[in-house]
Amino acid sequence: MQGSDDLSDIGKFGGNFEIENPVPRPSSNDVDLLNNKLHAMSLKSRMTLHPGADSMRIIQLENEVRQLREQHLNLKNDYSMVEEKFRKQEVLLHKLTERYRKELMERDEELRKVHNEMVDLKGQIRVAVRVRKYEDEKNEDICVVGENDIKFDNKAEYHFEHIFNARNDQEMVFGQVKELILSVLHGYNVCLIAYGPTGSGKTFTMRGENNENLAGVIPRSIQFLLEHSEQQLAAIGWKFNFSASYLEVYNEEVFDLLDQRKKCDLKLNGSTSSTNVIGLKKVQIKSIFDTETLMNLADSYRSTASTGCNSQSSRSHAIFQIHVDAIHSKTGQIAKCSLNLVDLAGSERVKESGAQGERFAELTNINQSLSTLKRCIRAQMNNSSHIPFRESKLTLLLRTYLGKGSSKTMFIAHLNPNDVAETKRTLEFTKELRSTNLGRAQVQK
Ligand SMILES: Nc1ncnc2c1ncn2[C@@H]1O[C@H](COP(=O)(O)OP(=O)(O)OP(=O)(O)O)[C@@H](O)[C@H]1O
Repeated sequence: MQGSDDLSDIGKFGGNFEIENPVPRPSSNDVDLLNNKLHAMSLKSRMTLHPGADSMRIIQLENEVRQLREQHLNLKNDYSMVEEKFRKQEVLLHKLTERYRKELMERDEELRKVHNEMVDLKGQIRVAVRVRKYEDEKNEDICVVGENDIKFDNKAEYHFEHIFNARNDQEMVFGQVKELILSVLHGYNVCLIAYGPTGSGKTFTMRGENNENLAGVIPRSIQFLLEHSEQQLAAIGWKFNFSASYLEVYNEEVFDLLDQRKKCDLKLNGSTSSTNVIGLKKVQIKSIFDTETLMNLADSYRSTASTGCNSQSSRSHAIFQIHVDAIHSKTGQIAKCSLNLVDLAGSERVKESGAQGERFAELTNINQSLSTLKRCIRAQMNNSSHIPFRESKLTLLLRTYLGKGSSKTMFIAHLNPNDVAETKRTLEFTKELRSTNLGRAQVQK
């Protein structure tokens, strides 16, 4: 039969074999059964060959499993105990942290009150004086510098909150102003103004040099604010954001020193009596290194020129502003205020300076704006109903800090005793400053 796999067909078709009773071919099931049987037999024979070794191994394994189970149970109990202890410690830590935070907040509140009362001086404009080194020692008789008083030409005496003599370095100057600067972290506007004749050291005090020892008030203030906010106030829930802007007033125009000296317009904000500088760039400050970059950038744009009195004289008024935005993470209390560090251009007599052309125009603008500043201060001193803030860009920008109740303001008058006439004029102006009362500053929100 074609296609059949029946083995009986082989003989019929010419094969050599005659198979009378052919063995039936086993099916695949039969093969599997056989294999299993063989495997069982082999196992049995092996068991019969090594009965002791396998039963020992089983007993040993059972013991090991029992021990592991006990260890597992013990570890589980230990873990529960440690977890319970950890939870209790965590609750205790939380309670202690809260108590510590509360104490810190109460202490901070008290310190703020004492500190602000101390630096408030009943709202008067504070005045400190920094005296440059004498080049001509004979002049020392004209201007005698004591601890808080200056005696001039053996006639007039002037009294100040603080006098920095020629031996006092940058660190000492900052040490005296930092208490006032701290108020900005408590929500007050603060303004520090360097005033004085050309070459008397205003830029040296405010900006200083790119050297740790000679760094001025601007870089030191930023470092102080960053460190104090992180080390003292973050622990009690305050979060701060600092940004900076830097502008100059040159020939009655305002320029952005952080934005390629872009010209900016001013807009008066009637409701808050403040002045907005339209489009002024604000740069976030996260570390002291950001400041150094900013200062160098601004230096490259600031208007300076060589004059008869100073080879690197600032021909503009520069205002560096640090804007502070603070929020308390628990109470939601907010504070929005600013620190203003002002480096005025130096006063100089046109006749003595010999200025001509461009220098003459600059000097005329500088002297006019400084004269408006003096008139505003005098008007405040006399409680006048009209203060001529609008008469110069400088006073428009500073009106918030020269106006009543909105800022803690300090002047650092600079003296160059080698210039007797200018020293006398500066000392006379400081007398007026000292008798000007701006009223107690208010916290800004
Ligand atoms: N206390 C000081 N110690 C060392 N150097 C000083 C001191 N004060 C000023 N100088 C140096 O005197 C020079 C003139 O100072 P600075 O430019 O600060 O004067 P200024 O008052 O800003 O002048 P201007 O109004 O013309 O810009 C600079 O070279 C400065 O480094």
